[in-house]
Amino acid sequence: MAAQGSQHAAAPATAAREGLREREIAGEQRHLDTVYRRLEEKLAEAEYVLEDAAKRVQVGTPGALAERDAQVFRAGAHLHRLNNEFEDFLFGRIDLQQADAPEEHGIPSFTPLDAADPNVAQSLHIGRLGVLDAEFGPLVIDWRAPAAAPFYRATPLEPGRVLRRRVIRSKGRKVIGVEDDLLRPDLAPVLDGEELAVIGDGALMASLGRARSHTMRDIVSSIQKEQDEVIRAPAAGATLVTGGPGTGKTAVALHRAAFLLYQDRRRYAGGILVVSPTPLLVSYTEGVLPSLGEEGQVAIRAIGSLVDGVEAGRYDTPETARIKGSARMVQLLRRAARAALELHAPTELKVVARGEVLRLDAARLHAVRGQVVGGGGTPLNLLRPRARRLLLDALWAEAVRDLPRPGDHYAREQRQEEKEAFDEYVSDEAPFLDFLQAWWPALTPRQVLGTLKSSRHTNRIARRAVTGEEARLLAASWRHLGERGEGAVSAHDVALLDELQQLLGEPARPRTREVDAVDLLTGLDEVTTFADRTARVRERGPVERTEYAHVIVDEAQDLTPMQWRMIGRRSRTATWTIVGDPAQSSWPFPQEAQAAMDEVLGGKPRRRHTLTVNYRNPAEIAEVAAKVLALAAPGTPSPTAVRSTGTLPRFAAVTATGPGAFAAAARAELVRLLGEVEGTVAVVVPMDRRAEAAGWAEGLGERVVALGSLEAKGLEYDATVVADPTGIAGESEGGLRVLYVALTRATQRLTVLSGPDDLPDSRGVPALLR
Ligand SMILES: Nc1ncnc2c1ncn2[C@@H]1O[C@H](COP(=O)(O)OP(=O)(O)OP(=O)(O)O)[C@@H](O)[C@H]1O
Repeated sequence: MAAQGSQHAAAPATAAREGLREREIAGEQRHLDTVYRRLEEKLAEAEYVLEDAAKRVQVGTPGALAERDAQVFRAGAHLHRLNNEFEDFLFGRIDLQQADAPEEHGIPSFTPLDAADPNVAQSLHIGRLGVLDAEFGPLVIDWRAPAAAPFYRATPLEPGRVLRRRVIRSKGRKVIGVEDDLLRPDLAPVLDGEELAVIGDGALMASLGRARSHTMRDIVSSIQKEQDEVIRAPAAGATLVTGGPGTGKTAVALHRAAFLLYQDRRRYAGGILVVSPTPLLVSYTEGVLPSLGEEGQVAIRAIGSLVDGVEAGRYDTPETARIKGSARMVQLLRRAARAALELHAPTELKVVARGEVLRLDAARLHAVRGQVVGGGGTPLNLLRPRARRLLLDALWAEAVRDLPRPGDHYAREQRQEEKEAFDEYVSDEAPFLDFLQAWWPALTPRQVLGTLKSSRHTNRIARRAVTGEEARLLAASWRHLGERGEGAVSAHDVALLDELQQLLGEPARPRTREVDAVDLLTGLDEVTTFADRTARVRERGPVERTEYAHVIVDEAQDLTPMQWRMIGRRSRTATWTIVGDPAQSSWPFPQEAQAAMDEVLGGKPRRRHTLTVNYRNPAEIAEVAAKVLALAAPGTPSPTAVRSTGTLPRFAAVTATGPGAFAAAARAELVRLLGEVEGTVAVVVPMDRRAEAAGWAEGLGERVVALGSLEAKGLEYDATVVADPTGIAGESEGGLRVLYVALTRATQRLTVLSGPDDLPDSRGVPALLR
């Protein structure tokens, strides 16, 4: 009876709440309608302007007419995006208390919170873009505007002026729900004398529980305070953000790009580079910025696609990767570039001039080559004009070897004139031109890399830069390259190609007078021949070297020193946002990478942030991952999981050995998980088992993917199967940290599938996770 009575008493309260919810939704619907009406008005206005302008083409300057066209175009694009792309264009509202409302005064009746209430100074609606009404009052405030910051920053402990924060959910033009947080519970609102519960479950939990697809969603309606502080941090210097898996580092980095564009569009338009570790992460994240209304101004590039015209398509073994990533490669490449010049160089120069045969032998040529390079530092391809001039000098010295030195001023002038005539004659002679071409060829980075495929050659030039064994490993990784270095390269090779580009330089652009790079310093330059200029046109390849105004590095813990140098070359005047998690690093020498980063950042002021809450993994999964974290990076705190699902990770062991042993178990697990979750499922394996795993996933549809451990970086799935954890942990020096990455990809379900090598106990829990 008591239970019945309480149910009975609860009914009117529930009904009242439902009534209130509907009323609030209707209120928000009215506002959204107003917003769309206003947008349509703007569009109509713009169209009118266009028609009008078309009718009276003589009126107005061409510039003004173009501006009108642009206005129409912008308004049209705006409405199109609102209708088609922004599912919840208007997503938030804050109700702010009067700035001077006395604390103890309280608010007598603010139900519902209402702009007409004298205590509510302002109700602000927040959306993906700003919209003004006819009087220039804000109908919607852009989420990036300073006025929107309290939406993200206010907490019950520090509410500021915010009384209530509301998340509005809509589909197309229809409001479908509102979820409120009351920031001042002490001012508990009342409805007809009844206490009003907070409406909804909270937008954050709703979005975290949602099934995942293969593209990342923006988090604009539920950015948390510590994340907002990063997004809105000042642009100057470098903003360094660390945080464990799932703390929103990637999401925050992308929202920061949108924020910077909003804040200073002129400075950042076209000039923000986001560097991502893998092409998979690029395609996973590239939809986020368009959903924030930003398209085209931000370049999101995988680290292996940073050099134009080159796309990394191979993986290096961990041992080779750690050599290629090391700063020691700079020395090796410098020598490789010099050696490539000499590789097929002729050893004698012979020309006929002034009626005699003039020769430069190998020793003389060697000396001239040393003279050309001088103190080093100048890119080799730019030294060709200097090589020509010094060769001509050497030939002239041969030509006048037996003549007495000119005694007086007149004789010296005459000798000088003869020399000029000699230079002009010789430098247009085919034997000389052919020799120069062969002796100082314009090299491409690919060509130089190609020379290193010979382990004898690599070993010969390596000296102390790398050991004999390292030289052998390097050469083996390039064995497949063609004579001119053509063929597939790895992401680590791309950084080496970029370094070589720096060492070689661009062959100079053709022009009437070509400047000697060294002589620039002395104020001298010289005239080139036609043959030389046309040769340069042929040699030049397509090269991009863009500078960016802001560089955002995602998963920065994985960058090698050589990759830092590559990014540094694109960001000499840039400001930085660098996000990463040392505990997830697959690079084995963090100090070396830190030093490389320090060199790139120079003296720029740095501000540091730490993100502490894991929004991806439920507590049950985070707990298993924390066991590996304790081994991988002892002492590193685990981020706090924000939710729990009540479902523990599953452990299963495969006892059979040999090829195919995992197949049945893995496939069965994938099928089971597909039935349990609505979204994506991934199986993560050691890198050398990728082909095998692709077979397990075959035919299971688009929701399933098979990934090597390094490919899983930054991605997330509703459910994951981590197969052969010991295999992942043992595949490289940073293997435990890679396993930590693999274990932290799931938003709902995790299965660990162990083999006999993982030493599973009777419950199937592998030794590493006990
Ligand atoms: N404030 C938020 N509101 C809603 N979802 C969030 C929020 N912050 C993060 N998330 C979600 O949590 C997940 C993890 O975010 P993200 O991938 O940016 O984390 P990360 O720190 O880069 O992780 P990792 O280090 O593992 O790559 C994503 O699905 C993201 O959308």
